[in-house]
Amino acid sequence: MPHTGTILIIDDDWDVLRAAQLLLKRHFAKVEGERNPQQIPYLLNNNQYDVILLDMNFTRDRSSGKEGFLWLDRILDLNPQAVVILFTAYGDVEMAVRAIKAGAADFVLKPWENDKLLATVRSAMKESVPEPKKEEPGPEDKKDLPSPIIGESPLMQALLETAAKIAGTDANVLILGENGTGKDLLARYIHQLSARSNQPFVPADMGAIPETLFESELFGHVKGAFTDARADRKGRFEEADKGTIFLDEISNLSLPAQAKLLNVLQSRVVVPVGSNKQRSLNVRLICASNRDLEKMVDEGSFRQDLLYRINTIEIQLPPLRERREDIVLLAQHFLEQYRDKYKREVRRLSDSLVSQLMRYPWPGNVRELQHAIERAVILAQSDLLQPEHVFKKNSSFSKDADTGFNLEETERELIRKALREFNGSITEAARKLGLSRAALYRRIEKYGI
Ligand SMILES: Nc1ncnc2c1ncn2[C@@H]1O[C@H](COP(=O)(O)OP(=O)(O)OP(=O)(O)O)[C@@H](O)[C@H]1O
Repeated sequence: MPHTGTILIIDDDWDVLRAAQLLLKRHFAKVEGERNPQQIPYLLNNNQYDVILLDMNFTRDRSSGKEGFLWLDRILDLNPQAVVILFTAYGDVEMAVRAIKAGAADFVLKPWENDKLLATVRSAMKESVPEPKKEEPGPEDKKDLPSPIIGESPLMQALLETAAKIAGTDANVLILGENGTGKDLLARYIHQLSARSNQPFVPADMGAIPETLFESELFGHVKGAFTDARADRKGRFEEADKGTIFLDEISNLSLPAQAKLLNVLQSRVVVPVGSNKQRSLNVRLICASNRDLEKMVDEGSFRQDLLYRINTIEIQLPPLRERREDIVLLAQHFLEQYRDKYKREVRRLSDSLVSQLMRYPWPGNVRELQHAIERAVILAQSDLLQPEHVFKKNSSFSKDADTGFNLEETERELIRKALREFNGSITEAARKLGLSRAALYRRIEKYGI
């Protein structure tokens, strides 16, 4: 009989997460693991889980279970029907009972017995929605959902924390960063974490809208307003009513368009082209730019008052070359994504590929890496991804090119970090780094770690 049931496990202990995933994957259709509880709102907004397994004690707060309670509350706020099983340390039964009163379905003591964990999940699963609904969305319907934001570098972790903090406020957000750094993804993430997440997220690329259509695209028009206006049409601001509007490449707006936008943001009303009726606005504004807007203000090509209006919160997305710790993680993430999409056997990045990925400066940032791995997965014949799959033979990047980065130092640091993170476990550290155990041992010896 095919397995059914979708499970999410949230535990910041890598070993616990892996062990639970391994066990449950053998019995249920889909088992996802997440170490960072901050991702809970995002995950819940984008997925349906029959059962959620939640750790009570995250690192920051080892023993009181306070953080666990907070996250339990948060989950039940987001989905009052959620079926949550708590993981709690042996001896914490009282706390677990308290958690059940607070809305958890059940609890499991750590370390668990496999049979007990399975039985608890199975019985909770029955309480969850047992009838499969015919009209349930298939995988096709979900394909446009934004992907999770990958990044464990301190820079990205700090940034995601800020994003989570400000998501709930209605403050205007300006996201700055080079092309392909993930500005669009971050804007969607903030929307997903906000109270507006069930309302529309409406992107509008200011670089793609011709000057003549700017007003009608953003603020709408009424029938007959101009030759082609055969019917009333809502603008993007109105489409985003109660939700979020995302103005991408805001630096592309001409000065007259900037003045019109500022006027709308100040008055919080739009007047469709050809109409004299004002429509009031309830939108959260997120803007993005790959250019230095302060500099444009100095040069006179961007209005200072508009900048002040849109940058209540400013988030700078660092280029990939400044968060090298994320490169291999991202590469592995894309490898898995495209391996599933193209049904390939490829599973691992070769040692030499990891070295080259780390050395390359990635001027096109995450998008360039994503496309490179997609192409490589299509090309790969075995389970190992090699440099020649990723880097074109005649590309200007060659093995010996001086990229200005000290590869050995970077590699040594990464290995140290991974070993620290997994308390010296070679198997886990090697997996995280995309290396075989033997390759990791060789490097440990080489660097005298
Ligand atoms: N941290 C990340 N984790 C996973 N995927 C990412 C991450 N950052 C970016 N991506 C992916 O990389 C691609 C480019 O990201 P995105 O479109 O958000 O960048 P952008 O900064 O808006 O680019 P542009 O300035 O060119 O519009 C997308 O497919 C996105 O899903």
